[in-house]
Amino acid sequence: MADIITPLAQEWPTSKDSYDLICKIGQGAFASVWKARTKDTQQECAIKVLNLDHVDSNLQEIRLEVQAMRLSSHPNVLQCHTAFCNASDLWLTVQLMRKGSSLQCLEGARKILRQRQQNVSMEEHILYILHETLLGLRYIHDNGQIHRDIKAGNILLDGDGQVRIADFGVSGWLVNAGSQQEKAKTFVGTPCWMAPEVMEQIHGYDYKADIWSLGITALELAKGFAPYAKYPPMKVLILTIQEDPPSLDTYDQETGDDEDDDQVQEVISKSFGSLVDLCLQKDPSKRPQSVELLQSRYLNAMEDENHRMERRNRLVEEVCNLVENVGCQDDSNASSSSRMPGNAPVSIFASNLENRPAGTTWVFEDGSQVLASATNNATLDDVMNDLDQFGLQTGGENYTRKQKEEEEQNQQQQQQQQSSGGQGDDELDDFFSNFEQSTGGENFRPTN
Ligand SMILES: Nc1ncnc2c1ncn2[C@@H]1O[C@H](COP(=O)(O)OP(=O)(O)OP(=O)(O)O)[C@@H](O)[C@H]1O
Repeated sequence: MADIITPLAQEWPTSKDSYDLICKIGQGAFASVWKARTKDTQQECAIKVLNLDHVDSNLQEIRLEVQAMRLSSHPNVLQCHTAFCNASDLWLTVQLMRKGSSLQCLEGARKILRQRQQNVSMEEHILYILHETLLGLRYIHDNGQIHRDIKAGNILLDGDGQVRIADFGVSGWLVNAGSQQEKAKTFVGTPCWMAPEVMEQIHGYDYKADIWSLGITALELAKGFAPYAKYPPMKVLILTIQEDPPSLDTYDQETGDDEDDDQVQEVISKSFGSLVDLCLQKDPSKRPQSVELLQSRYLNAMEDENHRMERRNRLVEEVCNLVENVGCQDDSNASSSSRMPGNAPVSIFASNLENRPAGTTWVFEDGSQVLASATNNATLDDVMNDLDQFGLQTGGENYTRKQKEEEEQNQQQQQQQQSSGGQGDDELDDFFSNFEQSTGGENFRPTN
């Protein structure tokens, strides 16, 4: 067992035996999250357990980053208390956010309000959450960093309405996992929130990628799931790169039906749609910076401290107080059957499938497949059928039938472009072909 950081003034233990793990409160693709308490001082915290097989940074790099995370201090960025290794796992001790993720909390409140037959718009609450997230993002960007994994699952709420961005730094340890490790070559990431320039990997990307992800997160909070969440990851990549940016309208087009059961039916203002559109511009240079968004007409009212506090209190009363604290609910995440982290790899088991938000990443027990979840309540069979269907439809090429038709039309344009020296589609083809190879186990069906 190795301590990987030097303790600072506030001591947090760096051995697993010093913590009581109370219950499991979350499961990501590469980690499980536990509500915990220190044995000696009874201080509550959350512990994120990452399997080191999925970590592509050496411990020295992680040590430095964790130290930076501990030193970084902003009211809207989750504080990391300490980190240490336990067998093949990396344990990160972080602040416990009692209402869990913003998505989880809003969806919980919506469910309760529906049961009470109350129709309350969540728009103002979402705006407050976005405002606080932008304050955290401004801090991260001002320090020359990119978060890389902004999504509602990583925006956490506390019972007093505090909003904090989680996983700052962590995604960077996982992001290159495919490049060195044979078993991790199926890594895909979380495509629904990824900016087109991150997917294309042609010209690189910068902090504006987080602004795109924030726009997707705004839609996710408003509608209950990210746009394209119901599609397999390769289709999400193609749609994000080739189509106009997603918007509130995308949801109606996806379902072809305004009365989709999974979809939140709330009136959302045009201004909200405009804010989303600002973030979801395909050209990153046109996207505003976090500071510009904070000054936008729609959000700048919260620059006034009194107004901001008023919004925060309303979030507490109308949302946070409705839902139970994490670890108290009678859900299967918190069940006693949740396996305590030990030496075995952390991975997603069939029993965890229904608890993953739509559009997030799946890792199967053999480590061989990663794909986006189809719906909030997908079963293992649903997910596997989805994968099979996708394979059948695409025949290894990753194009759907509709896109095949579009492709035929595009081919004509391409021929014209090629005769005039155009290179754009060739680059895209190269990208897809590289992507298929690097995601071998998932979308790439070798022909021989
Ligand atoms: N500090 C915390 N306090 C309370 N709940 C937390 C905390 N950290 C994580 N969670 C809960 O655990 C869930 C899973 O977190 P985790 O960061 O492992 O995965 P993720 O980011 O949602 O998914 P992915 O692995 O696909 O990126 C979160 O969505 C949230 O509900």
